[in-house]
Amino acid sequence: MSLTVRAPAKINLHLGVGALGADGYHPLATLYQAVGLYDDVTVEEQLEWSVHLRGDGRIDLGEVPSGDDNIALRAGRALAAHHGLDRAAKVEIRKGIPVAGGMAGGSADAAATLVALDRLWDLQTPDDDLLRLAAGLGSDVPFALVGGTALGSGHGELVTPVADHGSWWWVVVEDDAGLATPGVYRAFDELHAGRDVPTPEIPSALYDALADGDVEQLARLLRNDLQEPALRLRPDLATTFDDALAAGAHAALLSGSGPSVLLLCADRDQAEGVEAELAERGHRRTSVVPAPVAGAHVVEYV
Ligand SMILES: C[C@](O)(CO)[C@H](O)COP(=O)(O)OP(=O)(O)OC[C@H]1O[C@@H](n2ccc(N)nc2=O)[C@H](O)[C@@H]1O
Ligand SMILES: Nc1ncnc2c1ncn2[C@@H]1O[C@H](COP(=O)(O)OP(=O)(O)OP(=O)(O)O)[C@@H](O)[C@H]1O
Repeated sequence: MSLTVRAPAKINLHLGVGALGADGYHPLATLYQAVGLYDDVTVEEQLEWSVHLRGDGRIDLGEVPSGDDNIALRAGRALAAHHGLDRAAKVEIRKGIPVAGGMAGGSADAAATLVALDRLWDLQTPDDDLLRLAAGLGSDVPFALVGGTALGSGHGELVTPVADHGSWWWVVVEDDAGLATPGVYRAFDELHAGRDVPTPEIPSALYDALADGDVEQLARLLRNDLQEPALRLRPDLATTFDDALAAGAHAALLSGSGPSVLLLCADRDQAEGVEAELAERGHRRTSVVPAPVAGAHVVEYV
């Protein structure tokens, strides 16, 4: 018997970052939104743990570990240990989310594996336990379980759903190279050395823009405190921002720790037009995606 769970990529509509804490993490105030790029994780009971990666030709799988370091395997083992089970599974990951792109692809795989094994083994793990296991795997993993649009606090792992009545369309511009998240947070620290870093907060107007589905207002309010440090590491990304605005997008925003860039559009037609314009300017690794979409959910049980 095998079971497949689909989990979405995330973006951060607002990523407010506070000063580095003694625990090595930065306090965050972030608004997550799940977007329509997905990884599918299929699990099947086996005697030994193993992970198998599949791409669609579009995604570069080069950086993804195929052994015990893979976050999906760590998730599977954590769930088994939580229930005191001596069971194992083969975990197959079909990647649609860019690797090290700032869209939490690994986190999606971890969330999908938790849900898939919970259902395959009929463990009926309470949601609070799944969320706690998810938080132990990575700051972005709990949101991949929940999906939709949500406030993230703590170091991003405390997730509260937020009213979002918009039907949003984004163009995702992928990059050929990845950016490692810890390096971008370090660049943030260097940029703010010797300065006071205010406690991060979500502006109340952003909740209104989401509740009203107001694209122009949302475009004005998008903000990512990791954008400047990421651009210090990758100054060439400025061209993507210039091209995005020239192509007619409402706004351009770095996705999480980058290097993917997100272009907010009024509707699907505009997003496809912007994508075509970008192709003319040499940006060929792009996708048009809707948001918000569901968190990790079962798509097949055979
Ligand atoms: C950039 C974001 O994607 C925005 O949602 C996240 O903050 C990163 O989440 P993630 O990749 O799940 O991060 P984790 O695996 O928890 O942490 C990786 C590393 O990122 C840094 N990190 C992460 C989260 C946070 N609030 N402060 C940090 O400084 C730490 O150096 C940590 O060792
Ligand atoms: N299942 C996995 N998929 C992708 N990367 C993985 C996985 N397991 C471990 N990794 C490691 O984690 C690194 C970051 O992966 P990921 O694709 O989640 O980056 P990201 O989208 O930038 O993350 P985030 O936005 O959460 O910071 C990869 O470079 C890889 O070494």
